[in-house]
Amino acid sequence: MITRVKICGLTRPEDIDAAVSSGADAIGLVFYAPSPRAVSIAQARELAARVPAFVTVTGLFVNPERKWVEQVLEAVPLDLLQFHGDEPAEFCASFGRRWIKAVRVREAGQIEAAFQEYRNASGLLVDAWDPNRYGGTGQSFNWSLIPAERPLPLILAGGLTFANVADAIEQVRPWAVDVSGGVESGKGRKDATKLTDFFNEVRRVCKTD
Ligand SMILES: O=C(O)c1ccccc1NCC(=O)[C@H](O)[C@H](O)COP(=O)(O)O
Repeated sequence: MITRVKICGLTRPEDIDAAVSSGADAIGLVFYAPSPRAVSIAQARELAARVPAFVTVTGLFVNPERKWVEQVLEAVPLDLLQFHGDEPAEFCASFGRRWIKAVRVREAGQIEAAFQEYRNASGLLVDAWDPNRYGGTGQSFNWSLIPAERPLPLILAGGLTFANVADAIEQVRPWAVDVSGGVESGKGRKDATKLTDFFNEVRRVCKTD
């Protein structure tokens, strides 16, 4: 089985090029000001313009004002919205775009409940819970909390690196993996060697399936 790969938190044109040439299926731009990986609308336009056909440009938001999402959508050609806070399903669905919802996993039963609540999403992203941060924590979580029954495509995030992504794919069998800190040399600065190592691991484990 093929596992798709989303690289999140890109801020530099050269990192878009490196992610795309490594084989990224999707890239993520962070529209959440407190994040060290946040981009401005002007930056996002420049970054999105480098992304070729068949690579999904994802815009990530955390509990945004409706106006902010609309402003971004007017200016940046996003293919997919990613809501990473506590947004209700009706809000996520109200922009007329495809969207995914992130769940920060803390306890048993949470993912099953989210599959129900966000059933109209294009996927559910499961990430680590942290008391102080909404995402991009570099932490993994207890993958055994992920149910085998999945009504939506499951995207696994949280603390993935070249060293654990093969185990993650073998254990969880996600539709896609999402990585940010594990392919960085500094916040928002992706590292071409780490990207290559990460993709090599994904390909290696997918080939043996
Ligand atoms: O990346 C951020 O700074 C961020 C901030 C607030 C909410 C979400 C954020 N990132 C979301 C992502 O999609 C990350 O790829 C995901 O959380 C995994 O991050 P990491 O553990 O660093 O791989």
